[in-house]
Amino acid sequence: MNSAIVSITNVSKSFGNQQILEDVSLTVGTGEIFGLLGPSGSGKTTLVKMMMGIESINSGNISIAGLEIPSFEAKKIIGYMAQSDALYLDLTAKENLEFFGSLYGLKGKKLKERIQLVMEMVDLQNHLHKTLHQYSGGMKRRLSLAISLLHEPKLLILDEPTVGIDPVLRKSIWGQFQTLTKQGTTIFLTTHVMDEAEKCDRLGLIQSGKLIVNDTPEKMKEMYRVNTLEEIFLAVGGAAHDH
Ligand SMILES: Nc1ncnc2c1ncn2[C@@H]1O[C@H](COP(=O)(O)OP(=O)(O)OP(=O)(O)O)[C@@H](O)[C@H]1O
Repeated sequence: MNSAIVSITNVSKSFGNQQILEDVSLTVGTGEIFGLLGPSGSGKTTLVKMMMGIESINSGNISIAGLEIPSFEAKKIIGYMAQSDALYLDLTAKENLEFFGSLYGLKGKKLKERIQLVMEMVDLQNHLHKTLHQYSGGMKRRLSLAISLLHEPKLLILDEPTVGIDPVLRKSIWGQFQTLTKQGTTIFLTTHVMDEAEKCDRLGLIQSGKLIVNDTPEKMKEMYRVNTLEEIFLAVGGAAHDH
């Protein structure tokens, strides 16, 4: 593995008396695509929110690019796409991009170029001037992804990134992910989509609050003596659904 950009060490989290995550440790190397799997409600989003500094950590620690979370500096190098879109529906796509770009200090020619590029990546370049009321669910999802890429983040954290995106476009977005990682971007994502999980360099599987496996898709299948990741997922008690 290349040098670790994400280090999660002995992290635990409870809400009230409900323990969600227990002693989770993992590292993600620079340029890797790491996929976090686990049944619905197993704590994937909670872990992602802790990485973003949005949710507090009860014990243990998380560092990103050597910065201990929560860290304002770390946020500058992270592109984050939450599970639900945080977009301004009354504005056009361009206005949304300009707003979020300005939060990252992008302006002028650079901002214009980045907007063009990220909208091409998600195949929305011809829908820049529409207000988001005219966008479908999948288009909003793609715009959220474009926004997360605007400031050329070193680490992309994506919570179920391709929900609502059709298979053709999903394939093209995965092509873009692979290009980004070749350029040194690291991707940490959560997914319930098994063909997506197959494409990750490494997978972590959470069950009952614990990270029970952390390995390549191939090694995971060998370990469980199965042919598909779906079989593993079903064995640990989650339904592999595609929303
Ligand atoms: N702010 C909160 N207060 C109390 N409980 C919470 C809070 N946020 C999450 N939970 C609980 O923590 C558990 C883990 O939720 P989380 O959203 O992390 O799961 P998940 O693995 O991402 O699920 P899914 O695959 O359905 O998105 C759930 O039982 C959820 O109800």
